[in-house]
Amino acid sequence: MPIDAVTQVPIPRNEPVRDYAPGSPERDRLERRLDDLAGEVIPLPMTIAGEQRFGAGERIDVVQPHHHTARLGMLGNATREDARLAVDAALAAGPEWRSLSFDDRAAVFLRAADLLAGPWRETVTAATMLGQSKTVQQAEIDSPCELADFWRFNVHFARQILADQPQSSPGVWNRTDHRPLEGFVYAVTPFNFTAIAGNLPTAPALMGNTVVWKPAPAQTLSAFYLMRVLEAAGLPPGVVNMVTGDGRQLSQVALADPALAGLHFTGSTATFQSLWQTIGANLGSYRAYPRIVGETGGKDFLVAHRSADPQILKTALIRGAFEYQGQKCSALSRAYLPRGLWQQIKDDLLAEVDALTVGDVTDLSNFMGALIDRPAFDRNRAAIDRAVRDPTVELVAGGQYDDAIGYFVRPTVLVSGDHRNEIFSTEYFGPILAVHVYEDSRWDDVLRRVDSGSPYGLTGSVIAQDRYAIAQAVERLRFAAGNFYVNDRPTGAVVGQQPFGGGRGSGTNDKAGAAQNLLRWTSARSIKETFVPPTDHRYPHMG
Ligand SMILES: NC(=O)c1ccc[n+]([C@@H]2O[C@H](COP(=O)([O-])OP(=O)(O)OC[C@H]3O[C@@H](n4cnc5c(N)ncnc54)[C@H](O)[C@@H]3O)[C@@H](O)[C@H]2O)c1
Ligand SMILES: N[C@@H](CCC=O)C(=O)O
Repeated sequence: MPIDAVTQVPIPRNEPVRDYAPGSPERDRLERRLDDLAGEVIPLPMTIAGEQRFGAGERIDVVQPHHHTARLGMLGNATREDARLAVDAALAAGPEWRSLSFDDRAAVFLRAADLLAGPWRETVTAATMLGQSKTVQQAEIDSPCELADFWRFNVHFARQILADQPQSSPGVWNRTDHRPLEGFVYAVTPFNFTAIAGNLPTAPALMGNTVVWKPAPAQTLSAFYLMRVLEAAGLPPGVVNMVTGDGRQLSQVALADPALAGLHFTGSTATFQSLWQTIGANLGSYRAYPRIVGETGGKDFLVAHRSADPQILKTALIRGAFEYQGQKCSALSRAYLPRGLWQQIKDDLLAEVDALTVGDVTDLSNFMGALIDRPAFDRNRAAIDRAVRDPTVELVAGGQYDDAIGYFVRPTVLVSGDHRNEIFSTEYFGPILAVHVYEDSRWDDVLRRVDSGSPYGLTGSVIAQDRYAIAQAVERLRFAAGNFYVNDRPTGAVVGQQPFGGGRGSGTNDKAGAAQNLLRWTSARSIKETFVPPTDHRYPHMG
């Protein structure tokens, strides 16, 4: 095949989710890998220019959050010198990487997807379970499935972007050169999704950029293995440079560098705003305006109409609020329920919440694991304590916490008639569901309360059978959520099906795993070629 053929990329399909039922071969393989990883404490070096080196700053332990004395690995907090090496490595790798054909770049990520879904599957899943305290179901939908989906669908969308070319009038050929950005992209990723950690550095890389990537300390075990998967897939040295630690010194270097071309961030709203402010303060010093993409916090809602099916509602409440301990940005944390339905489901719902099993995720019968670390535990404990002291709030389920072995917080349900209470607007990022009960006839008012109830705009859902009610919610809550669900929980977006991201305080809504996101990592050049150029400057009207 000639080297410059316009190829078709493989048609992407979502990676099938395995169920790990008792006795299944995949469960057996996974349990063996869990034993291996839990039985070792490994160094977690950075990867800069293809070389593994330990961060020169203080040592940070990576532990199992559900058993916090069980160490999994140790990383070194990156210093300014480490940061300089990483930025320089990304800049040095730029020319060769961006001159590689799209197909060559795409092949690396398609191969990485197959390696992740194949021989590396148990390793990355086990690392995600142990290091981030995910149950097997939650780890499976994250790594490998969502990340393999990101890698495969990104290639498909990128090919569509490259194929998007302008019209040409007679005698002219117009072309669009979808260039990468000039400089390096800085990717900063959260603890809660291995897939997001893998996608944020690689989406810009697919478009021809080189990257400095900083994973969250608590996610570093699975991040370490992702770097190995990318290397095994043939990612050249320096294209993605992984730097470990809290990111403070790294940001001092990366955000001050004139070659900063973009920030690809997912994490809390506060961190994003502080990074953006630093970029703003340095604005005059950059070679080009850095692209800023950030997906951040949420206070995600569910609103039920009096026509809602009680079983659908109960399931959406429990799964939406408590899967992965409420530590998804999409997690349901405020619900607005009509009084009639609330009275109908309350006893069953609370009994089911009380029965949810919380514990070590290597016991596959548990529904929930632990919160990620002590700050997360303290934040949720303090929120529960405040709610218990607040006479306008009633604690109706959970409320217990215990950090003796792991950072455990029981799934908790709070009810308040005061829809302005902080429990409806503050992101706790834990298993706390705030419920506001409204009079069945006040549907109109409740939609207004949902819309204005929090500064965020990430995910939300309506549960109703009445089509007029569904249509009203879809219309009236148009700006309240970037991902909106009808008769489902507000979590669990699938790449290629529900492009993910939110507005308002929740981010720039550039939709991870979609063409919108990939476009941010390109800077188009328009090329016009005239075949028979004019040779006389005078126009006909001049006579
Ligand atoms: N909208 C989304 O798509 C989405 C997805 C996942 C998580 N989140 C949000 O992320 C938050 C939870 O994740 P988290 O606790 O990891 O968030 P966080 O803001 O504490 O940390 C995110 C990342 O930023 C790093 N960081 C912090 N300060 C930094 C600095 N000065 N320089 C460089 N890096 C720095 C952290 O080490 C981590 O890697 C929640 O608010 C959640 O809603 C949003
Ligand atoms: N994409 C995931 C959320 C990622 C945020 O943490 C979901 O839709 O549940």
